Amino acid sequence: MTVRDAHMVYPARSGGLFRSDRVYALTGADLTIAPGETVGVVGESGCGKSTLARVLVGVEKPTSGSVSFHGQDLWAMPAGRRREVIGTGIGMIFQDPATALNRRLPIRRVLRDPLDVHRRGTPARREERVRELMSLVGLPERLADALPGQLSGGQRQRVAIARALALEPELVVADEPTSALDVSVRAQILNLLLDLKERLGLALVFVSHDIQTVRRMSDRVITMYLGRIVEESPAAEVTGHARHPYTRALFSATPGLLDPIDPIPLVGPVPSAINPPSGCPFRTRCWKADADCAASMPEFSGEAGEHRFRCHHPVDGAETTHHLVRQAVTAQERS
Ligand SMILES: Nc1ncnc2c1ncn2[C@@H]1O[C@H](COP(=O)(O)OP(=O)(O)OP(=O)(O)O)[C@@H](O)[C@H]1O
Repeated sequence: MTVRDAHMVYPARSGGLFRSDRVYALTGADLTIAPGETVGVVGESGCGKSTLARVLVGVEKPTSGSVSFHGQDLWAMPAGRRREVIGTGIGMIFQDPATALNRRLPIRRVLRDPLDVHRRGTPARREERVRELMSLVGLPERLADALPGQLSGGQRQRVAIARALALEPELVVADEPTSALDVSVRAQILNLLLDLKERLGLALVFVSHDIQTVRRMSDRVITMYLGRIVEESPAAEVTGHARHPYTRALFSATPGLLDPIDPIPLVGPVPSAINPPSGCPFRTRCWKADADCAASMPEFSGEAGEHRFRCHHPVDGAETTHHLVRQAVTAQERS
C-alpha cells in the first residue's frame, strides 16, 4: 500500500468563520506500508490521523495525490473494481464498535455480510467461515444469534475485528480500536490484534493516542502534526532517539517512558487546521523555531523506510530530554 503526496481539504464545518473556509486535514502525506508490517500513527487530536486512516482504506478519496494497492491506483480504476480491491484486500476497525455494527443484525449476519456481498463460496461454506471467524477472535459460537446490543464492549470489538478479517485482507487499519472500551479489556483486544497479525501475516496500521501502546504494537511509528507526517522512525528509536522536536515532546509527556522529569513544555494547543502556520506548522509551539521555520517546511531528511524527519533544527542525538526541557523553558522565558 502506497500513499503519494496525498492532500485532504474539507469545507469547514458550520462554525467556521467564513463559508469559504477550508480545513487542511492532510497535507502531502507520503507513506508506504510493507506486507506484514505494523505502522503506528501518533499525534495530538486533530492532527489528521483518522483522515489518513480513511484515505488508506479507500473510504475517502484524497483531494489530490494517489493511493495504490499492489501498484494499482485505487482512484484511477472503475468504481466496481475499486470496491472489490478494497473490500477484499483491506479491513478497517473503528473506534467504537457500538456504532460500527448494525444494531438490528445478529452477529452471524454481521459476519456473513461481507462474504455475501463478495460472493465468497457456497452458502454452506459461508456459514462455516462465520464459525471460523468467531473462533479466531475468541467468541463462543452460542453468541452467533445475539444482537450487538447484547454483547459487552470487548465482545463487540471482537465481532468488528472478525468482520474486518472476513475476506482475509492483507492490510488492516485500526483507528483507536480500544479507546471506547473499558480499561480492563483494552489489553485483551490489543493482544488479540497482535496475535492475529502474527498468525495471519497481516500488515497493520494502528492509530492511537496511547503512545505506549503504539510503541509496543508497532515496527515503525509515524508522527503527524497538523495534517503532515513530520517523522517516521523504527519503534525502538522513537522514545529516546526521535529527532523531531514534536515527537520528543509527545513522548516526554507520557509518564514512565523517559527519565522521570517534567514533560517538554509546548506553547498552547494545536493551531486550527483552517489556517495553519506558514512554513513548518509546528514552529508556533516549538522552542527551536527561527526565521527558517517560518519561511519553509524542509523536505524529509532521508528516504522512505529510513528513520527520517522534516525539521530545520532536529534534536541532536546527544540531547537528553532534560536538556530539551531546559531549552524550551529558557526559550519561553525569553519570549
Ligand atoms: N469531514 C470533515 N469535515 C470537515 N473537517 C474535518 C472532517 N474530518 C476531519 N476534519 C478536520 O480535519 C482535521 C483532522 O481531523 P482528524 O479527525 O483526521 O484528526 P485526528 O488526529 O484523527 O484527531 P482525533 O485524535 O481527535 O481523532 C481536524 O481539524 C478535523 O476537525
